[in-house]
Amino acid sequence: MPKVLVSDSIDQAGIDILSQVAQVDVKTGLPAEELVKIISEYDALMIRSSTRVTQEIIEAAVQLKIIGRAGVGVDNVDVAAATRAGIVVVNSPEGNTIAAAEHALAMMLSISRHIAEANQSTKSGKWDRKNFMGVEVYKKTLGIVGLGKIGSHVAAAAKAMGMKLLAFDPYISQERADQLSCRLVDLELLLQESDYITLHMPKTKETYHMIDAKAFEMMKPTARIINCARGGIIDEAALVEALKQNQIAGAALDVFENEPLEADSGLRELGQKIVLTPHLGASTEEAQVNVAVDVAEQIRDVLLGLPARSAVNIPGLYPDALEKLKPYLQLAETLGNLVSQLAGGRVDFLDVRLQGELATNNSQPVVVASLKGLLSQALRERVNYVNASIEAKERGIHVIETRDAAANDYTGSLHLEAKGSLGTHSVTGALLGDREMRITNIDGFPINVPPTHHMLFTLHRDMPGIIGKIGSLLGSFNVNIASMQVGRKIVRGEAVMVLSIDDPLPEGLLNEIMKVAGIRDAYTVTL
Ligand SMILES: NC(=O)C1=CN([C@@H]2O[C@H](COP(=O)(O)OP(=O)(O)OC[C@H]3O[C@@H](n4cnc5c(N)ncnc54)[C@H](O)[C@@H]3O)[C@@H](O)[C@H]2O)C=CC1
Ligand SMILES: O=C(O)CCC(=O)C(=O)O
Repeated sequence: MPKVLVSDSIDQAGIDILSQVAQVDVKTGLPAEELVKIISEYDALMIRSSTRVTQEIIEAAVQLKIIGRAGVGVDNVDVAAATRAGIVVVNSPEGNTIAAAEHALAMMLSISRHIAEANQSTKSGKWDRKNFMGVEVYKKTLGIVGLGKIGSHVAAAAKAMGMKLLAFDPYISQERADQLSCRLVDLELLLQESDYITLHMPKTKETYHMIDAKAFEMMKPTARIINCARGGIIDEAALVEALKQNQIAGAALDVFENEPLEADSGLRELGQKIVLTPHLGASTEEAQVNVAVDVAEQIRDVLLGLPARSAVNIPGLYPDALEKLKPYLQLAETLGNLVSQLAGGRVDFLDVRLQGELATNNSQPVVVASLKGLLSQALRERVNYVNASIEAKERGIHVIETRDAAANDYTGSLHLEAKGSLGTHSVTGALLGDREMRITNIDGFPINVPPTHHMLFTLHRDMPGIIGKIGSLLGSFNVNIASMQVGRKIVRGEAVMVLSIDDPLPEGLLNEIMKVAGIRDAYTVTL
């Protein structure tokens, strides 16, 4: 039975799903050194935001197939290292959208009406009605940075509260902004005109310290900023200064550059000007069930050999799409493996031509499968759907993808051409009756053979007697021929012979075949 480690607190609904297919160990709060020690036993790791999955942990995780992040942000996972190691990383892109959006709105209202401080004061026995004068959000301008899932929900709710909306998101269309009644502006204008600024983008190289001292200088002295996205997007030292100098009026933060927030952080010293919560954006009962179920289902599926629907490092495929594509994935892997053996040496270019129905469907996984097949000779079981593209890139293989929907010899067919250190070879394959694989062309010669475990290909002059000679030679080495086919373009020109053989060629036999008069080349292939 596979083993799953759950290293952050996850809703029981997720544990129940995992327990159907795996032994589940829940060990929260493990120090990194401890996690490095035990991770080699596990097939899957399920986390929230507390566990940092570093390169060191990934290198120790020799059995790991999947890391499931029960939430959106995967910045606590070294996704590049996981990809290189062939580990799928999945998340729950929508499970906590509403929770995070509602938390941002709650923070906005809280900082406007001093809810947190007033609560503390009242509970301490006071009845202070003078010190907590607030401001309304009605008719104020809200600047939303990052108009994705959470930003959009914030926009809809803020509009209902009578706010005017500005948005900055370099990757969103004008049409989408219009739908959400947001005026799409540049960041500078948003910072200058907003009464409230709420951040809803990922933490990336581009967004790190995007809100720095210069940004605070541009804001109104009455502006309030809310960060329920990621720590590090705001330069915390600059924020402390901006609040101390009354450059802005307030801030509400759920996320911090270092979590847990340091006990002596200057952010804790700003009284009513700031509201702090300990990364609670996703902490609702509903969201925690959503993300736990979403991610546990994906871990279960991957452990059962099925694809994950929200993988962040491989193209996701829904089961119905996969059902249709699966035979093509097998075909692509087989053809990739075949063309790499024909090419014999280093491959520099792989031309992947998707034809017929393959050209119109979501066939990116077919390209990945071709690369997996191509690299399987060099990397064996180390190459998989997760790392095939990155391994190809790191080996300097240029992949050229072309699509020809008009090609109509078969419903769908795949043509691979590999150019490498020893020349160029091509193979084409298709499916017969939707499932049975056929090799339909080798190096431009039309054939029609099913791929088999052991095969022999020859390029020869089309002349009488040559087939008999090869047959006798194989017979004299006790190699049984299961099937044989010849493909040629013109009579007595060049031809290819494709033989399916029951056993691998014995040592030395390929050299003997090469000596037969009329044989130009010969290749033995194991698929
Ligand atoms: N506090 C919490 O507990 C939670 C925090 N989050 C965080 O909220 C953030 C947003 O999540 P979603 O809305 O689900 O993601 P999303 O992917 O739907 O939206 C992110 C948006 O940010 C935009 N964006 C990317 N780079 C940008 C840039 N340089 N400037 C402006 N916009 C940029 C993207 O175009 C996209 O529209 C993520 O960082 C996520 O990790 C999510 C859930 C809970
Ligand atoms: O797991 C959590 O509570 C944090 C959620 C979060 O930050 C996210 O989903 O990006």
